[in-house]
Amino acid sequence: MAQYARGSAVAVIRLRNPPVNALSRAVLQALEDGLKKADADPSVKAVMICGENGKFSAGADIRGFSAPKRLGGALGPVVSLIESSEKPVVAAIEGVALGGGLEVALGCHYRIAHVKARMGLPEVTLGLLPGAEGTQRLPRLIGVPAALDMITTGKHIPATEALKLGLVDEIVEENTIEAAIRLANKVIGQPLGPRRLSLKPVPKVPNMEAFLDEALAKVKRQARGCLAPELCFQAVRAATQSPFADGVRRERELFQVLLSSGQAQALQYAFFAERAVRRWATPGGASWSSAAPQPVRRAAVIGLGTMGRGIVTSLVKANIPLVALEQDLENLNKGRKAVMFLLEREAMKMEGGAQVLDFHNPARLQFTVDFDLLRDVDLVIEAVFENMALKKEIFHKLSKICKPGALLCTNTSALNIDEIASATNRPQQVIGTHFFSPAHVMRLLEIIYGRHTSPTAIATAMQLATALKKVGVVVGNCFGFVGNRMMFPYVQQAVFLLEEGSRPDAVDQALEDFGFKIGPFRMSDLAGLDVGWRSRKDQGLTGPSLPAGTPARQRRGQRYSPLPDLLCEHGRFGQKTGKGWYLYEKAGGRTATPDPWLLNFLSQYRDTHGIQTRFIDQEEILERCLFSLINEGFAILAEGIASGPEHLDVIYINGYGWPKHRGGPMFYASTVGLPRVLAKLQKYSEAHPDVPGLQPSAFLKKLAAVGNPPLKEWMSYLSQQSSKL
Ligand SMILES: CCCCCCC/C=C/C(=O)SCCNC(=O)CCNC(=O)[C@H](O)C(C)(C)COP(=O)(O)OP(=O)(O)OC[C@H]1O[C@@H](n2cnc3c(N)ncnc32)[C@H](O)[C@@H]1OP(=O)(O)O
Repeated sequence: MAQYARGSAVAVIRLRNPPVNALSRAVLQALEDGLKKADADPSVKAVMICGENGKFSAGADIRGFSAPKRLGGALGPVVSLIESSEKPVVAAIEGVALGGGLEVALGCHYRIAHVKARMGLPEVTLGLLPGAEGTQRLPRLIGVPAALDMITTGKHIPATEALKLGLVDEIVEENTIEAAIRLANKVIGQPLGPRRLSLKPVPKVPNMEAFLDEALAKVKRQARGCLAPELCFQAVRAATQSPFADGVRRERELFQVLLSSGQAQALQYAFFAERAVRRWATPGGASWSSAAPQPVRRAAVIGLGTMGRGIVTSLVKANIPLVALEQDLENLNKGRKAVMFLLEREAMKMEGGAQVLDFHNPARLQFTVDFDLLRDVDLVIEAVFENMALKKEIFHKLSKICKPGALLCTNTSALNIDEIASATNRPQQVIGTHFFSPAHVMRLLEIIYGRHTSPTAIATAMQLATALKKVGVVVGNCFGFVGNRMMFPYVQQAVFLLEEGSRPDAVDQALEDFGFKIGPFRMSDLAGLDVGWRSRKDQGLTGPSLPAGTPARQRRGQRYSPLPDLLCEHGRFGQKTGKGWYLYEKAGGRTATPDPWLLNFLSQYRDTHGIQTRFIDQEEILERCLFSLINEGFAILAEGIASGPEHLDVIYINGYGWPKHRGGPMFYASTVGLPRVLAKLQKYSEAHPDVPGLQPSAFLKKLAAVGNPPLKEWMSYLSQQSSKL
C-alpha cells in the first residue's frame, strides 16, 4: 500500500509494503490514487514520496513477474504520471531505491537522499531491464557512460556517488523526510519543464557510435551467454538514437523479450533460492527459527597456506579480531607476508583503506606459532591441508586448549566431520566450514554439520557466513559434501570422454559455451592435478597401496580412468608446472594452449587399451557431464544431505561457476524436464553399465514417474514416499 497524508502545503505519499516496500499492484494503485488526490486538492502545492521504515523501495515485486496477471505494465504509466504532475514532486530516498523504486524517483522532479542510501537498477541481475522508462530517463540525467554502467551491471551505488553523478540533487545526514519537505516547499511555483527528464536531450558523448561499439563489445564479453546485459545495452542505445516516446516503446519490446526468456525465470529463482537457504533445517529437527548463534568476538585461523591466507583476509575484512597460527616460524613468516600482501590489495579497493581494516594492529591481527594464544578465542578455523591424521591431531589439541564454548571449525572439502570431531571432547562444537578458493573472494561457504553438531554451532557458522558477506549453505556430512560430491561424476565423465576420443579443449569449450566460467580441464589445471592424485592415493585407488594385478581401468568393479594419475606421474600438475591437460607459457603461466604431447599421449593410451576413437559431439559432452552431476544431486536430496534443490543450486552458482542465468543444476534439470534427463541417463548407462554415476537415481525415477512435478514440490514426494524409493 501507499499511505497518503496531507501536511501543510505538501502532501506525503509513503510507500508501504514491508520489508522492502516492493512495488506490488496494490502499492502502485495506492501511489496512483495518492497522486490523483494531491492533484485534485487545491490546497496541496507539492508532493513528497518516501518509503516506510527508512527504505524508499527495492523495486517491483519480483514475485509479481511470474504471477498470472503480471505486474509491471502499470509501473511505467505511474512514473509518467508523477513526472507530468503540475505540482513539484520530491523523492526522499532513504535505505534503498532500487529498480522500479529508482524509476519512481526518476519520475520525480527532485531527488534528495540520505547519505547512507544506496541506489541502482539491478534488473539485469534478474534477467530483466529497467522497463519503467528507466533506460530512457537515466541516460538523460547522468549521461550515457554512467547510465550504461549502472544499467548493464546492476550495481548499487552509494548516495555520495549518486550525488557526484547528478542522480540526486542533495544528500543529507539527518532527517531526509524533513529535508525533502523543506525542499518541496522551496520549489513550489518554480517551472517544472527543466525538471522533467523525458523532455531533456541525452547528453552528447564525443564519437558516440565508437563509444557504444566498444561498450557493446565489453558487455558481450562479460555476459557469457546471459541475454539481459545486451538487451539493457540496446535499450540505452535506443535512448541515444530516438525521441523519448520511441525509446520507451523499444524498451517495452525488449522488456517483453526478456520477461518471456527462461533466463529471467532462472535468475529470479536464484534470487529467492539464495534467501531460502538462510532458513536452514536438519533432518534432526534443528532449524534457523529456534537456534541462536553465539557471539564471535575473537577468532583464530590455523594454517596459512592458500586457504588459510584467504580466510584470514576475509575475517579481517569482516572486522573480526583474530590470531593466525602456523606450525613454525618459517611458515609463519611466509604466511604473514602473503596475508599482508592480500590485505594491502583489499585495502586499496576500499574507501578509508588500511586504516579501516587496521590489520597492522596486533590487537586485531596477531601472528603466532603458540597454540596457547588460542585459549580465549570464540571460534577456530583449522585450514591445514587435507590429511585426516593431521586434522585429528590438531582438533585433539584444540579441545584441550580452547575455552569450553569455543566453536571448532574445519576447512575441508571432503573429509568426514564426525571422524575429526571424534578427536575432541566436544563433538557438538565441531563443524565443517568449506571455503572456496580464493577464500576472500568466493561467496560460497558450505557449512557441514556432523552427527553431534549442535544447532547453536550451525547458527554460529551461518552468522559467520553473513559477517563475511558469504552465502552459507548448511548440508549434511558425506564424502565431498554436496559440491564436490556432485563434481566427482561430472569430472569423471569429462575424463571418460577423453578416453573415448574427445579432447580437453573440446570438452571445456562445450561447457564454457553452456556458460561455465571455466571448463573441467582448465579448472583442474588451475587447482593442481596433484590435489586429486594425493586424495586418490589416500583412498588406495592408485599408488603403492594399489594391489598388484588391479586392472588398469577398473577399481572395485567400476570403470576407472588412470589418465589423471598418469599425467601426475609425468610431472604434469597443471599451471604450477607449466603443463597439465594443457601447455602453459611457463610454470605458473595462465595461458592454456592445446598440447600436441597430450594429444599424442591420449592416442597411444587408447591404442594400449584397445579403445576405438570416436567423434563425440557437444550434445553428448553436455549430457554426460551435466546429467551425471544432476543425478548425484537427486541422490543427495534423497539421502537428506541437503534440505532442498535450492541448496544445491546456490552451491553450484556461488562455488562452482555454474551460469546463474541457468538457475543452478537442479533448476536446469527442471527446465529440461525430468523425463528427458532420465531417458538420457538410461541411454548412457546402458552404453556404460560399469559407471554407477550414469545409473539414474531412484528419486529422479520417482519424480519422472509421478509426472515431472515443479521443483518446489520435489521434496514433498521424498517425505511422503521415501520408503518406496
Ligand atoms: C512493460 C513492463 C514494464 C515493467 C517494468 C518493471 C521494471 C522494474 C523492475 C524491478 O524493479 S525488478 C526488482 C529490482 N530490485 C531488485 O533487484 C532488488 C532486490 N532486492 C535486494 O537486492 C535486497 O533484497 C535488498 C533490497 C538490497 C535488501 O537486502 P537485505 O539483505 O536487507 O534483505 P533481503 O533478505 O535480501 O530481502 C528481505 C526480503 O525482501 C524480499 N525482497 C527484496 N526485494 C524484493 C523485491 N523487489 N520484490 C519482492 N521481494 C523482495 C526478499 O526476498 C526477502 O524476503 P524472503 O525471500 O527472505 O522472504
